[in-house]
Amino acid sequence: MSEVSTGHADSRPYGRLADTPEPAGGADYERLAANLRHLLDAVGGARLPNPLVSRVADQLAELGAQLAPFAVAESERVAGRRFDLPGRGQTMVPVLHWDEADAHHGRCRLTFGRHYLGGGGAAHGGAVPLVFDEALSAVANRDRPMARTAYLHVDYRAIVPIDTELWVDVEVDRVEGRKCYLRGGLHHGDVLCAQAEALFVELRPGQP
Ligand SMILES: CCCCC/C=C\C/C=C\C/C=C\C/C=C\CCCC(=O)SCCNC(=O)CCNC(=O)[C@H](O)C(C)(C)COP(=O)(O)OP(=O)(O)OC[C@H]1O[C@@H](n2cnc3c(N)ncnc32)[C@H](O)[C@@H]1OP(=O)(O)O
Repeated sequence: MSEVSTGHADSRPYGRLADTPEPAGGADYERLAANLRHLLDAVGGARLPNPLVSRVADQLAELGAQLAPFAVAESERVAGRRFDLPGRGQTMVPVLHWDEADAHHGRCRLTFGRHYLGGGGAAHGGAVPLVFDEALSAVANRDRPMARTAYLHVDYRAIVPIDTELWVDVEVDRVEGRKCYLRGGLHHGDVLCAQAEALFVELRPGQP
């Protein structure tokens, strides 16, 4: 069976949230997420022969049925809450490999696989704010009470190539009470592909 390497040397962007002695799902959860991402890229980039489509459709249905009995409440789920892993154990946002992260700024690398292809070799326009929301929220929430995105403005400056390593920089512009204003840039080498401005608002106690 082919599967992808998860080798990495990330600094830990989520600070003390990553300190979980025995994380749910165990050490293999990272492989589970990586292999699922690999599958999505393989499907997104392929033209499969019809008999293989039928076989894979059956296999995926079988796998889904095998996992369905393990559904839990949101507070118990594992995907997205593995702060000890790159990508948090979720598969919606590309994995952000953080090289620098604190409560004021961050810098990370990512690659949009073929799952994210929009057209013309470029990532889907909706995938870009997805990455900004993830990257900016990691900095906005670092060492601060939990905050939600109130707005996220994105300017597209150049196409965002898939299958190419990109980098994101994030910085906190200012904090005013519950409000944290941030800026971000998505870069391909020296080219600024997109830039973002966002406001994250700290949740009040008891706010869902
Ligand atoms: C819960 C998600 C966070 C999870 C974090 C977990 C761990 C953290 C660690 C790492 C994070 C890493 C990954 C997390 C992954 C993803 C998270 C992505 C974050 C999101 O993807 S999250 C979903 C999208 N997000 C929403 O679903 C928000 C819907 N919405 C609301 O929930 C409310 O709307 C809220 C709470 C935003 C504010 O509501 P509220 O009632 O608490 O406060 P209020 O309205 O009074 O605003 C207070 C002050 O902000 C100003 N203000 C508000 N909105 C503004 C706007 N749009 N423009 C300009 N100013 C604005 C007001 O003008 C006032 O300003 P002032 O105080 O000066 O008068």
